[in-house]
Amino acid sequence: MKLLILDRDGVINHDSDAYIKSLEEWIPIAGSVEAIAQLSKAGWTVAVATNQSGIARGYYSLETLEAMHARLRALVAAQGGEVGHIVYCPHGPDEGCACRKPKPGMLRAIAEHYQAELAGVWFVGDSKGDLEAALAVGAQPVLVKTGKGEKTLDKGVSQDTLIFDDLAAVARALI
Ligand SMILES: O=P(O)(O)OC[C@@H](O)[C@H]1O[C@@H](OP(=O)(O)O)[C@@H](O)[C@@H](O)[C@@H]1O
Ligand SMILES: [Mg+2]
Ligand SMILES: [Zn+2]
Repeated sequence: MKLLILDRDGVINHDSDAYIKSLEEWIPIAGSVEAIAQLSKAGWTVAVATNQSGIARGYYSLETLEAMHARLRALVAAQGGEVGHIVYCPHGPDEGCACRKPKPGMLRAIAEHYQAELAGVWFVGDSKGDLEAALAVGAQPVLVKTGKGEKTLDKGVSQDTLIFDDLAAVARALI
């Protein structure tokens, strides 16, 4: 199967150092909804793996998080596409969970969901932890320059990282 995994904040929607704490703060990056719709219509399964420590920190509720994801699904559906499995880590950095990136637990959960292999699967992120999670399971690290991507790039990334301006550019490369 043609599986593509996306990070959420900084890739699909704008990120904030103050976290994305409400549906109103969840604002798609220009071209990202269209990119997901085009990819899914071209036969790609587009899954999402996102750290959401704001839950553990008490910044927003699971209901609010689910409302953001319902909004994403509705926007993509309105363009004739669909969003696949969304996995999130609600834990804080000190909880030692297996799912928080840079650990690859969410990527493995997505692979399990689809009974798919992760080797070479593109995982598109904006943070170092996204790229490390990909490398940990033999997936292809892909960095976009949106969100924290420019800062991540400035700090240096592994030589096999693919780099794109944004998710729309990733979609153009795959379709
Ligand atoms: O990029 P993804 O994984 O979709 O989501 C990242 C968010 O959960 C938040 O992750 C936080 O990191 P800490 O969880 O506090 O280390 C900060 O980077 C926030 O700016 C960011 O909004
Ligand atoms: Mg991110
Ligand atoms: Zn977790």
